[in-house]
This record gives sequence, C-alpha cells and structure tokens, in this order.
Amino acid sequence: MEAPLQTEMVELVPNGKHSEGLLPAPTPMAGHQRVEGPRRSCVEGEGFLQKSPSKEQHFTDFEGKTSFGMSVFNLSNAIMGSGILGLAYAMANTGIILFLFLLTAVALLSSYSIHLLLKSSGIVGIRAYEQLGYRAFGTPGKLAAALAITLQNIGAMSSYLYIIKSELPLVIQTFLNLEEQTSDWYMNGNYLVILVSITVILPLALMRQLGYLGYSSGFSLSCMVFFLIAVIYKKFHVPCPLPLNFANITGNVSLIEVTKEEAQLQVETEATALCTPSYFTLNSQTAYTIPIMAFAFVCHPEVLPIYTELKDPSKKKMQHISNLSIAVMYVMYFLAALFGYLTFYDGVESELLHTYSKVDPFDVLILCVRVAVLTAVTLTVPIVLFPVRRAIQQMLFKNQEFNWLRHTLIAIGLLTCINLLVIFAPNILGIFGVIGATSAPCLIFIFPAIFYFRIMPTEKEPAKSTPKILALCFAVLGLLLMTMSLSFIIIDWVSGTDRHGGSH
Ligand SMILES: NC(=O)C[C@H](N)C(=O)O
Repeated sequence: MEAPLQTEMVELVPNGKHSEGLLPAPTPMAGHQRVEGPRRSCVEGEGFLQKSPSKEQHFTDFEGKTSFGMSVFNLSNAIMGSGILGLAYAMANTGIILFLFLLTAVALLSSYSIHLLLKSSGIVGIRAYEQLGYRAFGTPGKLAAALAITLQNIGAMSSYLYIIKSELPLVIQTFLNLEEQTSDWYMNGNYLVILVSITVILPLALMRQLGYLGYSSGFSLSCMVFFLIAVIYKKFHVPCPLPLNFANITGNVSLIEVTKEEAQLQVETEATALCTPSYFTLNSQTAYTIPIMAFAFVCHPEVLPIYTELKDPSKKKMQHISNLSIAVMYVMYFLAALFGYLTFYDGVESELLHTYSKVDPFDVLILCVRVAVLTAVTLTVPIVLFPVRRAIQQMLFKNQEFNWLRHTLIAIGLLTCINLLVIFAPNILGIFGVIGATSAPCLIFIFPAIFYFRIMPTEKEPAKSTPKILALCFAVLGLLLMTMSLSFIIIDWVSGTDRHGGSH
C-alpha cells in the first residue's frame, strides 16, 4: 500500500481499524506539497486541526483568503446548475406536498453529509475528498472517490455545455429577429459551445484558486435569481391551458356528437382538470424525483476545496456556509419548481426552459431568461471543473508541486473532452442519467458515511455509538436509493418509456 500524503497529515488519529502500514508516524514535512494550490506544507493541517495559539502557526505559506460571503457564493454556485430546470417536472410527478417533503429531506440529508465530511476531515487533517477515501480504505477508497467526483462533475459540465449548445443559437436567432435558423456559423450550436469554452470558461478555469471565482459565482447566482423572478412572473401571464392544448381539447370534444352546451361544459371540465394542481401524485416518472433532487443538491466535491481556501477556517464556520447555501438553494429550488409547475401543470417538460418555447419562442422575457440561465451555467463550469482537476492530480501526479503547465493542460484536456462529448455524442448524455443515479448517491450518502465510519477512531466513537450507527443507516439509505433509481431507469429503458432524457 502506498504511503498516504504526508503533507496533509499532521495529527494522525488511528481509527483502530486499518492504521497499520497506512498511518506511519507523522513526520514534519519538507519537500512534499499538496498537489493543488500554492505551496503549503504540513502547516495547513496544523492550523486546521488545532486551535493554533498564533495566527502565524495557523497557516504559514498558505493562508486561506476567501471570505465567508464569497465562500457562500461559490458553494451556492456549485449547488445551482442544470438541476433547477428539472425540478418543475419532478413536482408534476410527485404533487406539491410530496415534492416539498422530498426536497426538504434531500436538503437536510445533504447538509448532514457535509457534516460527516467535515468531521472526518477534522479527524485526519485532510481537506480533500479523495484523501478521506484513502485514509478510510487505502488506494481503492481514493480511486473510488476520485472516479465518482470525475464522473459526476463531467456529467454536470456536459449538461451545462449542452444547454449552451441548444439554447444559444435560439437566443441569437431571436436577437437577430430571424424567422428561421440560417446556416451561418454563429447559428451553429457546436461552434458556439467551442467559442464560449475558449473565451469564457477556459480563462476562469485557469484560476489557481477557487476563491477568485467568488465574483463570477455571485453574478451567476444573480442570473438565477432573475430566472426565478421570471418564472414567478410568467405564472401569472401564461394562460392555462395553453392555446395549443385548448385547441386539442375542443378538437376532441367536437369529434363526439354532443349538443353545444354539453360540448362547452366538457371543454371547461377538461380545461379545469388540466389546470388544477395536484398535491400528491404517484406515477411511473415519480421514481426520477430523488435522482433529480440528489443531482440538484450535489456540491460535495466542492465543499472541501472551498474549506481549504476559507479565511480563518473552522468546522463550524464551514458548516454554516454549507447550511446557508443549501437553505438559499432550497428556497430557490422550491419556488422555481412550484411556479414552473403552476404555469404548465402536467404539461411541464423535463427541461423547464423548453416548455416556455411552446408559449412563444420569441418572447423577450423568455429570451432574457435564456440568456440568464446560459450565463449562470457557463459561470458554474469552472467551479465544477476545479475538483475534477484536483482528483486527476491526486490520482496521477500526487506529491508533486504546483505546476502551471500541468494545471493549464488538465483544464484544456478536460474542456476538450467535454466539448467533444457534447458535439459528437449528445445522445450519450442519457448515460449520465445512469451516472447521476450512481455517483450522486455515492458522493452524498455512501462515501461520507462509510469514510466517517472508518476514519472516526473507535476510542472516540465506538462502532455502536449513535453517530456511527446513524452514519451506517445513511450509507444504507444511499445504497437503497441508488438501487432504486438504477432499477427504475433500466425498467424505463427496457419498456422504452424514457421521457426523462438529458442528464439531470
Ligand atoms: N454540481 C453538480 O454536480 C450538479 C449541480 N448540483 C446541478 O444542479 O447542476
């Protein structure tokens, strides 16, 4: 078994399970640096673990500089992504009450899982998800965590770039007031994705620290707030049923031989039925709700990198940041889902923005909303890319000093792969439904729980102590959810009723 990263171990508390050979006596470090970020040696863990008597001892050559507010922006931006566009659809398949219940549960569980991650990292003095995996299960643990982070975040980034590919040409078409799409290059989604990747995403992705992205994250969030306001506004301005649906109803009724009054009554009853909210629904699509919500709340790969860069870090402060971000996103998610649902009811599609196109594809407000969502997801890509680069560095170049060339090449390599995926294999994005159903439960439920169980020393918390039993139940819950989502997706595929598509 390889030696753990000495650089990140300062106070090693054996967990009493597998420490032999894995946890050599801590030695003060020289030479080895963390793979990511500026030069930092053992001091990071020191400051992190102990209440240091002086600030100098807290962090010497690397001191987190990101403020509380900027960290909230970054974490909220990591949470918020394409997931929000699928929530109205989820509500249409659960009803308002069941949706609220599930959303609350996923938000609370998400926060609890961050608590487990922070507690585990506090024990070992490591603020890297992969290194927690390593400490808990050696190399397989580290690889499993790095793989889940890579798959989850590449899936998320592909879904963001896919939104750019499909929505940006429409935005340009509307701006140019063109009735139909032309064959010009600026109407071609593929070229536009490459252009946005090079001009906006790459420069931001090259930032050495996440903290620098605080401003772009703040801007991205304000775009999403605008999206939310527009969704609420539209609820009161889009007729229900939509003229198209209304024509269908009247068409159906006129086929049947009835008197004029009866026909009128029937049309009205059907229209009312189409436009009445449901509070509790169960159907074949309900099974997708948890994976959609789990995907929407994933931010776990970003939590520890954000913690690393936090000014005057403490577990409590980071938990506050996480709780605040989750709470704000919870409210935004609920409102977006509720008003999106109350606008189209059962007619809402798995991607909310598409549904608005049915009303009027050239509506100015919807055009602005598109631009806002495009901006928001574009600015989220660099945040989500950060942990993937870190995972790759941890897997392939561990113990090596920061190197600009490597840093840049990994970012370019990742962006190129995602661009190629989105351009040449958009259908493959359906595969990310499966990945989302596997990696999201792993990152939120299973890994934090089992890592915690292994890392927390038995002298501190025996295996039968309440926190450990809770953690185990949490892992079992994650396993159940994973099995459930996977089996429903497979059943859907086999029976050919996959309405969900996309990657959220
Ligand atoms: N960061 C992620 O993995 C996904 C994000 N929570 C989203 O909703 O798009």
